[in-house]
Amino acid sequence: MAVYTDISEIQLADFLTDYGLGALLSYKGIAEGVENSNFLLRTEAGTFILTLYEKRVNRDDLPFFVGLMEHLAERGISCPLPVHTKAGEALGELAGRPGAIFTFLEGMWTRRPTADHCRAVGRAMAGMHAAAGDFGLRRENGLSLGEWRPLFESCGDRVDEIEPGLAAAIDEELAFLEANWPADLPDGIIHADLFPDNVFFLAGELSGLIDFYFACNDLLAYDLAIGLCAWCFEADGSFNVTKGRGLIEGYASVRPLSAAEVAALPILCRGASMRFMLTRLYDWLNVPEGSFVTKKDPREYLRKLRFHRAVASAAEYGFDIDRVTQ
Ligand SMILES: Nc1ncnc2c1ncn2[C@@H]1O[C@H](COP(=O)(O)OP(=O)(O)OP(=O)(O)O)[C@@H](O)[C@H]1O
Ligand SMILES: N[C@@H](CCO)C(=O)O
Repeated sequence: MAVYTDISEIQLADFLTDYGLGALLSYKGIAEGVENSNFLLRTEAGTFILTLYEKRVNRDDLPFFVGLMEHLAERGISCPLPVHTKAGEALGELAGRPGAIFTFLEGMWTRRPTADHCRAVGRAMAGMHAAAGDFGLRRENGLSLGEWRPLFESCGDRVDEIEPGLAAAIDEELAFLEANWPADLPDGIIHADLFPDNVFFLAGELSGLIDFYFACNDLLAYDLAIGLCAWCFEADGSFNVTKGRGLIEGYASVRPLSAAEVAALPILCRGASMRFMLTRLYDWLNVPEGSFVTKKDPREYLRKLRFHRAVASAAEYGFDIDRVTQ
């Protein structure tokens, strides 16, 4: 459930007078998502999303996120477009929280990704990377290699409650990642959380990308690694090479990879698995029982990490290297 901040009809109607969206017809909280409060609004001008930014989103980052969505939408990437107030502002304040109104994207996320979905996501991810290439702002990745060990340490001495020996295994894997993380790969703005619940499909076609609140400057191929982790495993934990091929070849059909990026995919996937395992682990140990937030299982990413550790070469992800490199 993601409505942390309650708003009254009077507050909302008052907020809307700053916009040229006509009168408020109805609104309701949206249960999905965990980070921010989202509301579906109907006004005389149509349907919109109101997002109120909660504590984990740094106010100083909001111009980056909102500006990026605007930049991408202007370049033909289907993503929510911030609606400006009559005074030209994309960011406002409601109920003591920073907030913004966005255009509504039609479509739904898919609970059962197929190889075709993966190919479409690969193409859209590469299109996003290309379109963001000339965006003027930068944002460092707050969850990159250097942040993983402090995050692990902040989990304290309860890590082995998840699985005996887990703390030692994480410590050893972090040492490997710290010693071997690639430095000289192409970088740019990445989505950094392009999971199935952040990609909408309509009538079988990809209709848009949402939730840019982890977007940052980092290695472009790291986004692809996050995608391989999030889209290409089956419920039983096995990696689906047909989906892997779809995602990577879809990506490379828009932005071919360098040989160095291909070679780095296994370690980038290990890093991506570590990042999502650690944030889930932290939440698992720290979010109180009975809170509205649905905790995600860190062990899913422990299993994915183990898979990637056993990968000897990127070819095991199922694609033809000659088809994806320039
Ligand atoms: N522009 C939009 N158009 C249509 N629906 C949207 C839009 N933005 C958000 N939503 C809806 O709100 C839900 C939550 O949005 P979002 O994923 O951005 O929230 P979040 O709290 O930041 O989530 P997360 O937990 O993934 O970080 C989405 O699953 C979707 O149903
Ligand atoms: N996509 C993340 C959560 C929200 O960013 C996860 O599945 O752990």
